[in-house]
Amino acid sequence: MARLGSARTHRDALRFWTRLGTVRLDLIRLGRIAGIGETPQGFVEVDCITESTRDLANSMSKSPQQVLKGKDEDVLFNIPNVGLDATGKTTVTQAVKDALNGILLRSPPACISQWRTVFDDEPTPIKRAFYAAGNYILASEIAKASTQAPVIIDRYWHSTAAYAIATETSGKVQDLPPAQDEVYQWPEDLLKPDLVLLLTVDPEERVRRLQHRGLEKTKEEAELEANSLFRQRVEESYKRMVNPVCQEVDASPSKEEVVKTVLQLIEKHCALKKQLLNCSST
Ligand SMILES: Nc1ncnc2c1ncn2[C@@H]1O[C@H](COP(=O)(O)OP(=O)(O)O)[C@@H](O)[C@H]1O
Ligand SMILES: Nc1ccn([C@@H]2O[C@H](COP(=O)(O)OP(=O)(O)O)[C@@H](O)[C@H]2O)c(=O)n1
Repeated sequence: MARLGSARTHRDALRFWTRLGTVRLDLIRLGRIAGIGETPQGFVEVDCITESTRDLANSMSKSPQQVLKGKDEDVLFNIPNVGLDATGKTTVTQAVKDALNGILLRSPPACISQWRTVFDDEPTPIKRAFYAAGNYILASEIAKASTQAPVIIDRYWHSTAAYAIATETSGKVQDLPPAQDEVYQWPEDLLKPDLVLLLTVDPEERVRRLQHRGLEKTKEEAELEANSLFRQRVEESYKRMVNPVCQEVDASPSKEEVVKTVLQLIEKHCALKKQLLNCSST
């Protein structure tokens, strides 16, 4: 098993921090930082985390796509929205959830979000591990929720990976790992989404929305604003993600129009999925 700090090369480090199959080890370390106790089994002693990590521990030896998949694949699906800050992810996620009578989840999941400010101030590798661990906890929440209704998600692994890649590299998009590099591949041990939507707006509109939103900026949001090369690296990393790819959505039009486009994409995706399922069952 890979361990914290075991990466030998820069590329190894990138792979390590973006894939992170070592979630249990990291949860324990993160638990220590957040001042949370450990159980005798070595899991962090917090109800939701303990439950989720136990589920994950049980399922990690099998394929996560089999273990964590919702029951009724005919109609149910999980769809994360990703993109730069203030592109409209939260707005679209909420509206799509309402339109589909679905369940809204977000990364990092609610049960660990109270430690976010603590980890945002930690060195980058620790901060990344927090978000990566959050994705694995979220996976088990998605698996449960997707037996009940469509699940719409505000950020997931693609976000963690895109920010990690952009932080661990410097310079222009040409300096990113090449398009086919495995850092852009979905981690094998994490529940896959059905459809990932990448919301994009031009930089000026994004700044307008950021100002309009008026929330206090995180360090990373400030970096995003100040450093256009960093912004380009994040967005390009999203575009290079594969298996599943991010389906790009122009989020510049009105909220109503963007939501309509997203719903059409979901409908198209579901029709395709049903067709495939029908084909494979005949
Ligand atoms: N399509 C849109 N047109 C105009 N303003 C928008 C649109 N979508 C979102 N906004 C506004 O932009 C700001 C950022 O949106 P938000 O959903 O919080 O973005 P994110 O979750 O991506 O950070 C909010 O003030 C929101 O009302
Ligand atoms: N799955 C996730 C979710 C968030 N993040 C981090 O969290 C930051 C943005 O989170 P946020 O939810 O406050 O952003 P908005 O979508 O509200 O703009 C990003 O800059 C990432 O550093 C992550 O790395 N992985």
